[in-house]
Order: sequence, then structure tokens, then C-alpha cells
Amino acid sequence: MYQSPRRLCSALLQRDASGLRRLTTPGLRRQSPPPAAAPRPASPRLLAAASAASGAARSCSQTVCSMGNGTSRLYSALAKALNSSAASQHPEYLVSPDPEHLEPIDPKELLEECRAVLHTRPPRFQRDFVDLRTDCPSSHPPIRVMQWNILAQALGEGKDNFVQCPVEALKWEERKCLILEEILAYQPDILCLQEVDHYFDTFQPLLSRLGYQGTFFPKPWSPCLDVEHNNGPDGCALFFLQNRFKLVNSANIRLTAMTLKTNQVAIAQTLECKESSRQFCIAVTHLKARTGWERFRSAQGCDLLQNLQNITQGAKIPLIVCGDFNAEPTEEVYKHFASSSLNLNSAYKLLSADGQSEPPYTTWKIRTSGECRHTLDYIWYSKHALSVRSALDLLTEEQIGPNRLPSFNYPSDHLSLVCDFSFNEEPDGLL
Ligand SMILES: NC(=O)C1=CN([C@@H]2O[C@H](COP(=O)(O)OP(=O)(O)OC[C@H]3O[C@@H](n4cnc5c(N)ncnc54)[C@H](OP(=O)(O)O)[C@@H]3O)[C@@H](O)[C@H]2O)C=CC1
Ligand SMILES: [Mg+2]
Repeated sequence: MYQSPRRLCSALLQRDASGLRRLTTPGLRRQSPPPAAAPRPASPRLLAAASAASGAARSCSQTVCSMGNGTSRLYSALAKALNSSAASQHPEYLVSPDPEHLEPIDPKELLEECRAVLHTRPPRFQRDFVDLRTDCPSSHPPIRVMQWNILAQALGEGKDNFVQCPVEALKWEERKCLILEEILAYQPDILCLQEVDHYFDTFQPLLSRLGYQGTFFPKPWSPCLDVEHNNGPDGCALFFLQNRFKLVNSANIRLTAMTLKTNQVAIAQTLECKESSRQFCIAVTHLKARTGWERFRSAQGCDLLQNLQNITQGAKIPLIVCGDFNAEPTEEVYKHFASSSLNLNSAYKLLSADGQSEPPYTTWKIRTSGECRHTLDYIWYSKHALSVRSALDLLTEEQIGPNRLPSFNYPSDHLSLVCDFSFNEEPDGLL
């Protein structure tokens, strides 16, 4: 019987100089690299099984790659197929994993495999949970949500131009272990990911064996498809722990801007907590990137808000929206979310002294054009219906280092954001 990975580790409570209580999770920090002769498992059994389980998808993408431009055509057709309502509700039909590979995984065993693959890498960065608890205690366990743009493999290697990042740090076989290690370290109940271009061959098979139910919605014209040897389109993915939540409904949304269909997508799902029977909506999105597209992002944000109004029946159901908005807090799209009738607040503001300021950065990289340090990623939540009990601190400038991200230590140019939520005992009218 599968057990929630969270239950496998205990958390220690510490108080730092600022007076904030910090929760540290012992045993999850990779120790300094062991000597070269350190014992390693005979074979990475679980990681290898994930690849085997998605053999159909992988062999398909490999065959297609040798066809040059055909790659884009085939995956465009695939993306269109996924856009159709029947397919988008049942994307699993694209792969039929061997039932043997759906056996539950012990998260500790997978973590050990990841660490063995990463044994030459520098130690994991230490990040602490900051306790933000308000006075209202909850009898139910919190809902831990992770927001993370994990960096599409094809974009990282082929398009992003991270000029200070060594190419070896971008190798998928190791980078995927850093990503999995981050997920296993924080054990979210819900995972909201952007730039996922290894859903079918890595995340879906592995995370399903860890007890998650996943949904993937690729971008209609993913820029990954322009990269040689790509692994398919990138898109948003949403995973939730099946032992904690029941799926009530799910919508794959292609965002519009001024009535035009765009290349950006969102997934919105209504979940019911099995412990409390409370329902809430969780959404993930990745808005249009780059300067010059501010009005476009604003229009996409309005479209997403309108969709979420409908799904939450005019804010009757509490809402959590995770995303790489590609917008600083000064942008219009941010202001739309902050002032929406959905009554949303941005969770990471609560880490600031006055609770009013976003963190100084959620992404930090060096491109040919120079250094890019921005706050673009957010976790919005219904401020009357939900409370943020804790939030994972960001990496410091010193931890990030002079070459910025991604790096041998950290697999993406965006930091993961992780929050623990609980429901407030509020009447519906205050949502
Ligand atoms: N075949 C066709 O007919 C069409 C093809 N396309 C393809 O889609 C692409 C555009 O797609 P769209 O979704 O609008 O892309 P976006 O502009 O939203 O960006 C795509 C990715 O590029 C990253 N990015 C942001 N800034 C830079 C930068 N300065 N240099 C390199 N990468 C960056 C973003 O990462 P982050 O979010 O982390 O910043 C994002 O994941 C086109 O380049 C084309 O390849 C698009 C339309 C039609
Ligand atoms: Mg990116």
C-alpha cells in the first residue's frame, strides 16, 4: 500500500534571527560528494523502468527526430489531437505502459537512485520552510503546492542561450534526477509544472508510481519542436496525490488574447480533499514570454481569470493559481490578478516583512544579452478562503552563485515555489 511520501520524513522546527520559524527537513540534503569509489546501486532500476514504461512514446519521438522537419508536423498533429476535447480528457491513450511498471515506488528508493546518479555533483542547496501560521488552527493536514518552471530540455540545450551554464550541467540524464530530487525533497501534494517536454517518458510514469495522477497539456506550437532531437512539445503539467484528492472536473484551456487563440495554455482542475470533503480549484499556466508582449500577457491573464470565474462559479470554490506569468509585479497582468473579483493574493508576498512585496527574484540567468533577474512566478490563492501556513524560502544570491541558473546545483533557471495551505472556516459568501 502506498504511503504519502510526506509521512516518510519528519520536519524539525527552528527559529532564526528574524524570529520566523523555519522548518527544516532532515535527511534530504545530499551530502558532500562521496569519494569516487563510493558504492552505487547495480543499476538505476526505477529510473530505467520509467523509460521502459514509455517505450512507445520514446521510440516514436526517436523515429520522428530523424525525419527533420517532420518532427514539427507530427507533434503539431499530436498537439492538435490533444486539444480536441475527447483526447485532452484521456491523453493516456497515447501510451500503454506495461502494468508491471505501475507498481508503487518507494520514494526513498527513487531518491537514492537519483543521488547515485548525482554522486559527482555538488551538494543540494538547503532551503527552509518559513512558518507563516495565522491564529486559525486547522484539524486537517495542509495542502502542499509546488509551482515550478522546470526548464524544457530542448529549450535549455537549444534555445535559451544560458552562456554561463556548462553544457554538461544540462545533460538530461542528470538534470532529470535533480528535478526529481527537488520534488522528492519537498513532497508536494500538488505539482504545477511549466516547460514539461518529458511528460510521457519520465514524469508521468514515475510520478504515477509515487501515487500522483497527472494531466499534460502541450503548447500548440511549442518552440521545442524547432530544436533538433527534441523530445516533443513542452507544456503545462498538473499532478495531485490520489490518496489525498478526488478529481471532480478538469479543463484544458488554450488561452485567447483579444479573442485570438494563442500559443499559451492552462490546466484547471476542481479537486475534493478526501480528509475534509472540501473542494477547491487548482490551475497552472505559462504566459507568453519576452518584453514587448505585455498587453498580450494582460489579455491572456484576463481570459484565464474569466475561465476561472466560470469554473469556480463566481468564486464560490476556493482557488489556487500557479504559473510562470512572465510578468514582473509592475505589469498589468499582475494587477489584474491582484484586483480580481476572485479575491486573490500572491502567497510569496507573505515572506516579505510587510507582506506587501514580492520576492526580489524567482528566475536568475545570464544570456548573451546579459543578466536577467526577475520575479515572474507566482502562487495566487483565495485570500479569504485559504491561509498560507508556510512557504519555502528562495535561494540566496550566494547559493545561486556568480554563474546564476541553471547550474550543476540547480536544474532550472526558475526556482520552485512551495506553499502549505489550509482552509479557513469561512462562510461561502466571504470567498
Ligand atoms: N510553426 C508555426 O507556425 C509556429 C511556430 N511557433 C514557434 O513558437 C515559438 C514562440 O512560441 P511562444 O509560445 O510564443 O514562445 P515564448 O515567447 O512564450 O517563449 C518560449 C520560451 O522561450 C523562453 N524564452 C524567453 N525569453 C527568451 C530569450 N530571450 N531567449 C530564449 N528563450 C527565451 C521562455 O522561457 P521562460 O518562460 O522561462 O522565460 C519560453 O519557455 C516561435 O519561436 C516558433 O518557434 C509559434 C507560432 C507558430
Ligand atoms: Mg524558459
